[in-house]
Amino acid sequence: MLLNIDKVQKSYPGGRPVLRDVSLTLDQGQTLALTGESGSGKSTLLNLAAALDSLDGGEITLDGTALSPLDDRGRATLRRQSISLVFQQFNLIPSLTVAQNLSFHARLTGREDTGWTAHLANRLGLSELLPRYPENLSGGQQQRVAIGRAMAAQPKLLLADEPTGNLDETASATVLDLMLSLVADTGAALLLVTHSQDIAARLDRHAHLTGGRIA
Ligand SMILES: Nc1ncnc2c1ncn2[C@@H]1O[C@H](COP(=O)(O)OP(=O)(O)OP(=O)(O)O)[C@@H](O)[C@H]1O
Repeated sequence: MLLNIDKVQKSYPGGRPVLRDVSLTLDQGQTLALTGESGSGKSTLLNLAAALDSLDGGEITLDGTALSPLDDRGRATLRRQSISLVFQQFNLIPSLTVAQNLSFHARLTGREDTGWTAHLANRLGLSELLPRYPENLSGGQQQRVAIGRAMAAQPKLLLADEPTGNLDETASATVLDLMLSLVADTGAALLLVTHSQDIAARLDRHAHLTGGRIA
């Protein structure tokens, strides 16, 4: 099992519990869609799985490492080693070209492989766009760069928060197809937050978050 989310609890200061008792597992190579109403805690759970925030109760284990005993530095190391993220806002670095954005995360993690990055650029239809800057790309193109940047680091776990939320139907379909095929080819696991039942149906499994629990 790659990711084990076990009886996780999370509240924000002064707020009611967001996650009361959430358990989920994800195997290497599996894809899981996480749905739930707005405010149900999907992004909160994704941030916890990304080791970006600390748990109040329960445990999350990633590739055999329990997250709750880790300090900020330990969490950052684990993130660098195993996790990539894709967000609704593409979060590209505006001062870097497409080529530089693509290799940015892999370079940080020490896993830059120029051949793999070039392969990704080709698969994602970005080869002609490498010298451009993000401001000169469409939303769909920007998200393809963000996916390439995530996959260039060869993550074990890809976490995606509404990755097609800012895209029209055509661009969404392209981005989702590319993301699923890259994940399948690399054997990465994917946890994807979405409001779309159609997208959820494309993934191996589907979990629905409601009332702080998985329904
Ligand atoms: N940093 C924070 N501090 C305080 N409260 C927060 C924080 N982040 C989220 N919340 C609250 O926690 C609850 C869950 O938020 P979260 O963003 O996880 O929901 P979501 O299911 O991802 O929502 P959406 O679908 O609208 O993106 C909400 O009530 C939100 O207001």
